[in-house]
Amino acid sequence: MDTVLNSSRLFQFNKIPTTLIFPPHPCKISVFQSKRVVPMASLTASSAVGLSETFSKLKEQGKVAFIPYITAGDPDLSTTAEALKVLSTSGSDIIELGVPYSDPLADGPVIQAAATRSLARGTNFSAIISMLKEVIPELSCPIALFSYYNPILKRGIGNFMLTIKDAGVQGLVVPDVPLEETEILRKEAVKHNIELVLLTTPTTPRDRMKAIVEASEGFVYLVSSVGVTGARASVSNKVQTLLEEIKEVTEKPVAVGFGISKPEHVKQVSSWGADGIIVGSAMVKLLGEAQSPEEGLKALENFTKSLKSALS
Ligand SMILES: O=P(O)(O)OC[C@@H](O)[C@@H](O)c1c[nH]c2ccccc12
Repeated sequence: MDTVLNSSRLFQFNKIPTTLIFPPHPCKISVFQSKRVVPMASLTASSAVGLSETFSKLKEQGKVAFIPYITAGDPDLSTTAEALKVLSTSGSDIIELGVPYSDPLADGPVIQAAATRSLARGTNFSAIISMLKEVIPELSCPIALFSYYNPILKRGIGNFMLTIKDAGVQGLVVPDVPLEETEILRKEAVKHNIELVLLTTPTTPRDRMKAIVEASEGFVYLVSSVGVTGARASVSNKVQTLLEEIKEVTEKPVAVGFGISKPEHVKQVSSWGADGIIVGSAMVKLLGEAQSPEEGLKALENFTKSLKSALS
């Protein structure tokens, strides 16, 4: 499982443009937003702001985006709701929220275990959406939903986009769709004003990287290393070169993820010119291994603050 990104099973990640779908376009206010049953007064300024716009604002201030990832429903959905609030108030700029899936082929042991726990507790897509409808109006940063492709296809792509937009989600990351197959997904994302974030990896050939960068909305997700998600001892120096190569071909913001788990990593990757830093497994581990949800939330808060302060 350690080399998933290199295996034939995950060949999409290398040979075919990996598509991490996060956010598509900067915040054009859609008709769906006007339908949200949320009193305008309770909407914070940022909760309706998209991913690209978030990056533009941070850039004006010379700041790098901090983007934590957590899995929905681990240990339960009410803790996820609290965790989203904690992440938002502790300085997150965008939150990546994972929809648990039974065959998470790009995930390492920590996120796989979180998905398993979540599914075992009966977490399902409708319950995640209901939770998000309640919580998003209270957040000061946008949500990018992370989902494997199968759960999206199962619901119908248009219907899925409509549902997440209506809940207030701004972006989408889909790790297992080859670029060539993202056309419908991108069309529906644009239609519903969802920013679809695509991924490029260290083994993506240059031409393919260019095509991915071109098609990605919200930001470009640079996967720092080959393999599956999970904390690593250090971040490869190659990331610096990869960032330079991407920046030669685009002005879009680039966020780096995979293996980042310490303030030193965060500092190093931002000094290489990343516009955003994504931290997943280390966050998920804190919540999943805590003795109680309260302790998990406290640990999440302290960890977020320590990583965030490494960026300033
Ligand atoms: O867990 P890490 O190594 O910190 O990596 C970020 C990551 O968790 C998040 O973006 C993610 C979770 N599952 C994924 C699958 C593919 C790509 C990215 C992801």
